[in-house]
Amino acid sequence: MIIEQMSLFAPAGQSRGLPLDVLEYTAGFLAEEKSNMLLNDFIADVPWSQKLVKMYDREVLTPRLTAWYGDRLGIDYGRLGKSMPLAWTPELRWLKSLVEPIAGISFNSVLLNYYRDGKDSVAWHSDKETVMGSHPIIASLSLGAVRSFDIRRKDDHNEKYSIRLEHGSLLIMKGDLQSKWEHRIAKSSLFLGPRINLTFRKISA
Ligand SMILES: O=C(O)CCC(=O)C(=O)O
Ligand SMILES: [Fe+2]
Repeated sequence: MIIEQMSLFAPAGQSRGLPLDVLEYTAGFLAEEKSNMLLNDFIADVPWSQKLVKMYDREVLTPRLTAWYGDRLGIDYGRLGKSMPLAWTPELRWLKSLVEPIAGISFNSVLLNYYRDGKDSVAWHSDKETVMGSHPIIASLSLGAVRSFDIRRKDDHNEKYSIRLEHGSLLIMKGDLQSKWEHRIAKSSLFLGPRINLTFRKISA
């Protein structure tokens, strides 16, 4: 088993050849204790909801819980087809202030995803919301169970890489990641605990 893993992943849990022009990974960005506290707080305190999405002619529940926070002024969320974000909490403001210097931009919203266990997931997609432009910088913090973040080229699905997003890690998505690649968190057949992911984004009307 260990040998099998070593042939697939470089020592840091990344597949070889991971394109570093679109992904920047920092393990241990948040201290272990702080990460534990945040995970527990978010699970308990965030008003999570499970969204219905249209799949062809059916409506299905997304296989994860979400919550959206952000600035409330200056953006016509209705026009963007979005609901009003929740107001920033002190914890989320603090995390935003930690990731902004690394990302080199300021963010005005954060999407939280709660993967309750290994069966929760997010399907292949890219986050090319026109409001963020085609080359957005997104800062992604991970708390809890380690999950595989897979990316594949839109024009060649065989070109595929994985990176394990660890408790307290920061992943910066940038460059062509949203325009030329798709990403997902696949379901896992392993028994996994909860994971929370925060993606800090800059959107404008
Ligand atoms: O959970 C993750 O690491 C990724 C989440 C994601 O891709 C998204 O919310 O757009
Ligand atoms: Fe995404």
